[in-house]
Amino acid sequence: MDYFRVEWKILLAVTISGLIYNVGLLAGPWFEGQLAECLMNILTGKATFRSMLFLAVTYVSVIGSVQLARYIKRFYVRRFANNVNRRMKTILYRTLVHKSRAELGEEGIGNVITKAISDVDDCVEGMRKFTTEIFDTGIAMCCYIGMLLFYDWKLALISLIFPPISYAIAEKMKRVIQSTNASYKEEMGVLNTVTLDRISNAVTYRVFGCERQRQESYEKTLKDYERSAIHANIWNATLPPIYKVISATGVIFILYLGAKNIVGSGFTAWSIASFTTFLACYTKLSDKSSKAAKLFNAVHKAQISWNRIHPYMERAESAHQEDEKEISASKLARPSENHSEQKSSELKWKNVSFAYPNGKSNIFEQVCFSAKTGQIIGVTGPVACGKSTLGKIMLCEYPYQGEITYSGKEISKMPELLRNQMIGYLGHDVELLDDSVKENILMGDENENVWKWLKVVCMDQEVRNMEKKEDTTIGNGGMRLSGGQSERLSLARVLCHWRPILVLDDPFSALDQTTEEQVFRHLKELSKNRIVFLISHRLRLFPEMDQVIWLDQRQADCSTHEQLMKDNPLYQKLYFDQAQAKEEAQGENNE
Ligand SMILES: Nc1ncnc2c1ncn2[C@@H]1O[C@H](COP(=O)(O)OP(=O)(O)OP(=O)(O)O)[C@@H](O)[C@H]1O
Repeated sequence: MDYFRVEWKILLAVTISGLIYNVGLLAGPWFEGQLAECLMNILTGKATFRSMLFLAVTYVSVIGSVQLARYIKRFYVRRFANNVNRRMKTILYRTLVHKSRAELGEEGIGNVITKAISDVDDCVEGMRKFTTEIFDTGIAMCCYIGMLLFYDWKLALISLIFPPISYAIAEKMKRVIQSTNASYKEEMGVLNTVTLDRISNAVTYRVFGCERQRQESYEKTLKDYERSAIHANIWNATLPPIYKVISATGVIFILYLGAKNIVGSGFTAWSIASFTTFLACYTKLSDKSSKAAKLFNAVHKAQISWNRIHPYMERAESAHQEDEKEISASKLARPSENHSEQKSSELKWKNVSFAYPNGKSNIFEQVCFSAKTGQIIGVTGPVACGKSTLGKIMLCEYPYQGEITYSGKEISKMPELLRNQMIGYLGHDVELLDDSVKENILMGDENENVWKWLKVVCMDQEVRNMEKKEDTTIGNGGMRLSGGQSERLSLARVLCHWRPILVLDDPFSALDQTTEEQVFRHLKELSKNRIVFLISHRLRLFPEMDQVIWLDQRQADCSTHEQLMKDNPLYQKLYFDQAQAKEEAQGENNE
């Protein structure tokens, strides 16, 4: 109803043109009756060809004007549908892009795409059909019924029994239509997910010889999708003709009882013109009746789609309003323009425990530590101990137990927009856009100098050597870059957009030792006004960290490198093993 209300001006134009068109439609059967009568009169010598010509020209011009009203009505209905479609998609996309990656992953990306495109389209199509048919079917039918009653009310009542029967059947079939359409949508979502998976992992499947297996599994998904599409289409397409036949049954009575009216033994006395007008009116009415049943189907389909997208539409509105309210009320300012003036703040973890929603046990238990502006904190530990999870927790994608506060404020309670302005994140899987090097770093911020940030990540020379320098496009997901270049480009982006807290998950994993050291030097200089978490397996740079968090067996040992070397035998062993391995590698190189 809100969407209808917003578009009231367009709907007013639809109403005026719709009324003109549908009331004008009555001219059709009336003229047809007059033409039949005139023909009869010409054959019996009571009228001339001229009167027929006059009648025919008037008929064509009246119908022409009525069709013009129809054109205007359709134009505005289409405009209404386009506006609603755009509005719905804007709201839906706003919600979807604000969903955490975790939520999107759980939902299934294919399902998300289906919702974003197909459900909105179906929903709007239902609204469009409803708006069209409320006039073309509703008003037109009322006019036709009025005309039938006017000509012979008894015959009208007998023949009008049939259209309601077709509606009743359409209503009964509602459930079947709804369930077949719902399963069609589900299968479409699955197919989208599988297609995306095949495209994004094509090389892996090829290299590991899984293509045939994937093909078979894809074929199976495709078959399920086709089956559900056929099912839905059969129900959608086969029922309207049945409704049409039922509605048209009244014609039999009209032919029999109408003929009696003409010969004078029926309910009333009719001329040929009355008979033709009545019959034409009824056939048009029964045709409209079948459209009414079709309209029910479209509205049911729209209801299913609306049910699927509805939670996202509400959430978007309320989340957006909440965010706006909280941000204006919040004392926490946006990142300061002059970052060097940023006041020292403290990030505190107090008894934080965390388990993934689908996980059996906690990844951490009762973790406590604090970090101050200007510190770099190294995070390390054995494989799969939860290093990345520790970083991701601060993005608040999943709920945690305990407290994580920044400047005394609980981060999970902050509005999402504010949190986004506070925490910069570089994940394991870098996200690069199919755009230029420059746009990937600046992300539209024209106040920044791209070369400054390329220098910070030691990539300026490589970009200067590229064909179009900073305007070189890097391909989908950075496919035209090396692993190390992708990593540094993403790091340049994170550093360019200042945030008081940075979480960098293994940012140097693809860099050689010299580049790693140089980039780390620059990072240290830039960290004076931020808190940086550097998650890594490699401990070579850890002696230079202000703090080190060692994660193991759900516990976190938070200390300094020197202290851990004294107190933590596992950390000590890992550090020495890596140092020894490095010496051996250098020895081999020298030989
Ligand atoms: N989305 C998830 N849902 C459920 N469990 C998860 C999820 N992500 C990670 N895990 C589990 O959490 C544990 C910690 O994973 P995490 O990626 O944080 O470890 P890590 O120390 O960064 O690993 P690595 O050393 O391989 O980089 C693992 O056992 C992993 O299986």
